[in-house]
Amino acid sequence: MVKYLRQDEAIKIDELLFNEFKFSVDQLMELAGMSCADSIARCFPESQRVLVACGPGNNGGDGLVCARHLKLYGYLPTVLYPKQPENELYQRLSHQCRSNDIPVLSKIDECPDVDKHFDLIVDALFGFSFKPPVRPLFLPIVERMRSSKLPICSIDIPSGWDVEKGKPDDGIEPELLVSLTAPKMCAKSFTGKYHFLGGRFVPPSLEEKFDLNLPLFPGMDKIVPLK
Ligand SMILES: NC(=O)C1=CN([C@@H]2O[C@H](COP(=O)(O)OP(=O)(O)OC[C@H]3O[C@@H](n4cnc5c(N)ncnc54)[C@H](O)[C@@H]3O)[C@@H](O)[C@H]2O)[C@@H](O)CC1
Ligand SMILES: [K+]
Repeated sequence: MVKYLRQDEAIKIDELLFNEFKFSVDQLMELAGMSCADSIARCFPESQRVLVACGPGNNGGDGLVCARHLKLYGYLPTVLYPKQPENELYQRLSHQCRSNDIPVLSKIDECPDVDKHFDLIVDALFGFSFKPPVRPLFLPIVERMRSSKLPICSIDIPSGWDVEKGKPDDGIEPELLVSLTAPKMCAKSFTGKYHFLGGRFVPPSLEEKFDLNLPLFPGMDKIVPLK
C-alpha cells in the first residue's frame, strides 16, 4: 500500500528534491499544478466557472499554475489571492494568470455569491506546512468553502485540516483530493468521492529511501487514482 507521510517526512522529501536532486521550485510546481488541473478535468468535465483560492505559500503557487492550465483546457477560472507575497516566483505566476485573462481578486468580498457565480472551488490555501489554527485573514475563505454547496477540489491537504490528524469537527469536506508526491496522513480521513496522486516527479531512489510504494502511473498520465 502507498505510504501516508507524516508532516516531517513531507518536509524532508521536499528539502531533498530541492537540495539533493537539484529541482527548482518552478519545475515541481508546474508539474504539481498541472496534475491538479488534469484531475479536475477528469472528475468535473462539465464544470466551467472555477474559483481558485490561493494561499501565501507553495500550495497557493500550485493553485496559480492549476488556474493557468484550467484556462488552457477551456475552463473559466478566477483566482482569489488575498496575500500576494513579494517573492518573484509568485509575482510571475500571478502575472501569468492575469496575462491569460484570468481575474485575480484580492478580497473575498469581490466575489459575493460564490455558489451563484461558480461551479467548483479549488482549495489551494495551505499544504503540508500548515500549522493550525487558521489565521484571521483566511478564516472567512475557509468559512465560505465550508458553507458552500459547491464541490471542492483540495490541493495536497484540505485547508484547515491537521496534516497528520486530519479533519477537525468543523473541517471542509472536499469531493476531490489531489495528493502530491505521496499522500499525507490526513488523507486517511478523506471521505470524498475522488482521490488522485499527482506530481509525477519522484526519483526512484527517493521513493525507495522513504518506502513510498507509489502506484504505477498509467502510460504518460500525470495522475493516478488512489480511490
Ligand atoms: N516537494 C513537494 O512535494 C512539492 C510541494 N508543492 C506544494 O508545496 C506545498 C507546501 O508548501 P509550503 O511549504 O510553501 O507551505 P504551504 O503552502 O503549506 O503553507 C505555508 C504558508 O502558509 C502559511 N501558514 C501556515 N500555517 C498557517 C495558518 N495556520 N494560517 C494561515 N497561514 C498559515 C505560512 O505562513 C506560509 O506562508 C505542498 O503542500 C504542495 O502543495 C509543490 O509546489 C511542488 C512539490
Ligand atoms: K490545500
